Amino acid sequence: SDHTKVVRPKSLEELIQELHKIFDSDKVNVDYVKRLMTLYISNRKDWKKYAKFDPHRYTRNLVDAGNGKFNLMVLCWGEANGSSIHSHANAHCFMKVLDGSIREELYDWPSEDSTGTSMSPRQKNTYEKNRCAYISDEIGLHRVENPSHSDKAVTLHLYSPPFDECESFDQRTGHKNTVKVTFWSKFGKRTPYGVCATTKEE
Ligand SMILES: O=C(O)CCSS
Ligand SMILES: [Fe+2]
Repeated sequence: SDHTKVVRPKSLEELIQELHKIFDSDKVNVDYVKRLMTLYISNRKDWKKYAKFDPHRYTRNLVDAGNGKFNLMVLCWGEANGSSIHSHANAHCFMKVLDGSIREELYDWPSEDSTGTSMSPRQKNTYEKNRCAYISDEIGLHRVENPSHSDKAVTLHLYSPPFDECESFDQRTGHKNTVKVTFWSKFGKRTPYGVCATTKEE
C-alpha cells in the first residue's frame, strides 16, 4: 500500500485546506484521503455549528463545496435514524464518524432478472468515532444508520464529484428510483423552507 506520509490535520479547517489541495489534481488517492480523514480527531468545537438535528430524519448540512470538486457535509442522525439503501452517483464517498457510532449494511446491486426479490446485506459494519469508511458504486450499495436508541450520531461525508441525486432501492423488491438529495443547512445557515425536500425516505 501507499506509504505517503500523512500529516494529522489539527482542526476541521486544516482538514478542509488539505482536501482542497488533494482534490485540485484529477487523480483521487482513496487510501490517502481515508487516512487523512481518519487522522483528524473529531472536535465538537469544529463542527457543532453544522450539527442540526431534525426529529424525523437525518439532516445533511453542507460545510464546504470543495471548489466544485467535492462536497463536504455533516450528517446528523437522531436515535435510530437511518438512510434508505442507496448508490453514490459514480462518485467517491468517504464517511467519517464524528460522534456516536454508525452501522453500515453493504448490498450488491440487484441484477436485472432479480427484480421482485428482496435485497439482503452481504456485509454489516459498525464504525466507531473517528473511523472513516469508503464506498463507491463499484463496491456496491449501502444503508447507513444510527443503531443507538439513546444516543445521536454525527458523520462527516465527502463526495467527489459532488452530486444532488442518487438511486434509492426498496429492500423488499430491489426496485430503484432516483431521489434528489437536499441540504437542511449550508455553511451553518438553514436552507430556505419550501424547497421540495425530497430527501431519501426511510
Ligand atoms: O448523503 C446521503 O444522504 C447518504 C448518507 S450515507 S453515505
Ligand atoms: Fe451512502
